[in-house]
Amino acid sequence: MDMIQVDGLSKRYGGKYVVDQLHFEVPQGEVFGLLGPNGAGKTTTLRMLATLIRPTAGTARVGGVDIRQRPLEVRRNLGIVNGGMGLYERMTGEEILRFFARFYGIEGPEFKRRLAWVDDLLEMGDLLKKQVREMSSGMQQKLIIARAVLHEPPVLLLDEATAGLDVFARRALLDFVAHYRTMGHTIIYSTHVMAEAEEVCDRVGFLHQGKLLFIGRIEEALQRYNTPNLERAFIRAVRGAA
Ligand SMILES: Nc1ncnc2c1ncn2[C@@H]1O[C@H](COP(=O)(O)OP(=O)(O)OP(=O)(O)O)[C@@H](O)[C@H]1O
Repeated sequence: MDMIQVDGLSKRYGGKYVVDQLHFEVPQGEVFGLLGPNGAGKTTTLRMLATLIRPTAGTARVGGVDIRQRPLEVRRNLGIVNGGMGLYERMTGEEILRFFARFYGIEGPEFKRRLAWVDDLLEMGDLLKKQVREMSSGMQQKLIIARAVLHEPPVLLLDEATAGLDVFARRALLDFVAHYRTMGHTIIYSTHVMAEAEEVCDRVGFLHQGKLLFIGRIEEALQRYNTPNLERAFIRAVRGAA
């Protein structure tokens, strides 16, 4: 079953389409990489899927639910990690998670159960007791991810989620992605770091100036562009399209 179906999704700012007629599907249990350089339109695409901004044209379904028609239902079924999500400096990790859990109606013993689950999943350790202002950026990112998955959404959208992380935090995140997938969940993993995509993604889409130039399995990309390296494949796809 396709957990995500994207159908002509487009966004225009000013006179320019920054996301232009995207069509793709992501089956349940897949990690789909949305790959492209800065400004390619990755964030805009993920924010439309998360119903944070409205498409100019086209639509998408998440878990069979249309993002335009039933945005609240879509939001319950997904988690998103993307830049600029403020954390309250003086709250502890646990307080922040409790605060957000309430949005999903998760309270009392259910909250405790979920907290133990994310603690185990992400190895939160003492960051649950620390205030945000005492946390490293890697710890803060872990907390942001914990917040996004606390309600165990069947769809997780990760937007440049390893940006700014040190080697340990990055490794923990990539391992988490693989683990979350084995739980049967679906992930869109946006990045400009092709080596990360090679490691965690089942299929990838090459996004350039708002358009998808290629969609397929990593081996297919390497074969089509005749290179053993995904980064070169991306560059060849862009040159071929120019
Ligand atoms: N609110 C906005 N108003 C006008 N233009 C915007 C707005 N948001 C994004 N854009 C433009 O849309 C294009 C795509 O931006 P987007 O953030 O989606 O790219 P991206 O692939 O996520 O890159 P990055 O990794 O740099 O965020 C860029 O040219 C950006 O300047």
